[in-house]
Amino acid sequence: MLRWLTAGESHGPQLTAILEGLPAGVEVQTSDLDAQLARRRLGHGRGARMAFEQDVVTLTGGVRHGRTQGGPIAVQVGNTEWPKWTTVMAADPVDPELIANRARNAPLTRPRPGHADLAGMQKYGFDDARPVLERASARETAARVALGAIAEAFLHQVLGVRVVSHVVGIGAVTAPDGVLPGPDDSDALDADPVRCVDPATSARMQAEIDDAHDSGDTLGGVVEVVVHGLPPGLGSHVHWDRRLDSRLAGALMGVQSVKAVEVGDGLETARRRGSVAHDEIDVTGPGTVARRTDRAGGIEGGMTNGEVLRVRAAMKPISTVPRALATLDTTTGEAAEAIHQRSDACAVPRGSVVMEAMVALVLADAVLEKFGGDSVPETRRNVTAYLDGLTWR
Ligand SMILES: Cc1cc2nc3c(=O)[nH]c(=O)nc-3n(C[C@H](O)[C@H](O)[C@H](O)COP(=O)(O)O)c2cc1C
Ligand SMILES: C=C(O[C@@H]1CC(C(=O)O)=C[C@@H](OP(=O)(O)O)[C@H]1O)C(=O)O
Repeated sequence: MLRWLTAGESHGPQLTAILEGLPAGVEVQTSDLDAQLARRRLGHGRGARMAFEQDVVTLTGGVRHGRTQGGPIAVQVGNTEWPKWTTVMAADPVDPELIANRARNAPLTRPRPGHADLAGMQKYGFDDARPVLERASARETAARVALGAIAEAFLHQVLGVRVVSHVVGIGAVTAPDGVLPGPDDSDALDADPVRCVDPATSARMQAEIDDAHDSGDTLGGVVEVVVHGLPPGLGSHVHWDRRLDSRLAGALMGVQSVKAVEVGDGLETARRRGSVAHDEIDVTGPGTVARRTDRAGGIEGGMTNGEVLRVRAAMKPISTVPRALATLDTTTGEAAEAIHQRSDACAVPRGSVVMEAMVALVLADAVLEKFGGDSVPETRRNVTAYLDGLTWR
């Protein structure tokens, strides 16, 4: 079983992430994590912080000379913003005089509708939204992307799997249906400002973001993660929490701002008749079969079926809306405008890279559950034995 945890605040010194359960021998180095984190900073609509902050990655456990050792892998992602926050976010008590003189430390008492602020203040008994937003912030997704890079390396090295993501909707602008990125399209998608496969739609998406930004507004959208090279049989039909679709949905819903997840054609499938909703099977030769379509998105009965895996996640618009939303001031109980300093206008292209990481982590867990192995060669041998014995390939 693969386990992972993250810790750290948005304006703290660093994020810390641990990945436990990966076999020895996965080739991975700091530059692989740097590359994935750099992708998470891209995208039209990103906020000011994305442009000036750097992610400082250090592998502090579990990897030696470019290979995992079988023990827990520990990663630090340093926040270069930290020097400005050493007092506000100090772990140890600070001189009250020092805090009183710092505007940055003023309690945040005008909670943003749509963010975690008010519910978090109520739940934890805070009179300041700071401790809530520091941990709710999607800054934490940097840690997940760092771990996802390791999971993706494992998947590629044992199975040749490729995880690709693209943006299929921003606000009301949607990409044409059925245009899927191939296994080697990741670099081309990274080069597009909104990670859209279709250039004309990309231009419309960018214009939509500019329009929202100019009118003091924000946008959400839909991303799709596409995985090439998975064998049939990951996950299981036997219990709800072993179903791969359930595990993927949970992981994607666990990303800040995600409000819906679809597997394959998802909601559209529910509107179709059965005769045109499923993926018919053709016998293509002795012992070989092929699907006519991939409406199921590569999962049937909670298991991969050997087709391309497709999952979508819908992100709501950013809740730190410049044209500030109505709220209350929790110190006075009076009506007020929600806090707004800076934020992303649209984080969907960045979110797309985060969804890839979550999918890679869930799939790496499912691969280990199916094939086990304490070293990459052992996992590979188990994969080969399974594939060799597979009927109806
Ligand atoms: C990559 C990414 C970037 C985000 N950037 C911002 C941001 O700049 N400002 C903001 O208010 N929310 C941002 N969010 C969304 C908030 O983190 C999220 O809405 C908040 O934690 C409340 O969680 P919920 O939306 O899941 O209810 C971002 C989310 C993601 C995935
Ligand atoms: C820092 C990141 O994203 C942040 C996510 C976020 C939020 O509320 O989720 C709010 C913004 O932070 P700030 O309020 O400090 O500008 C984003 O920049 C990051 O992704 O690395």
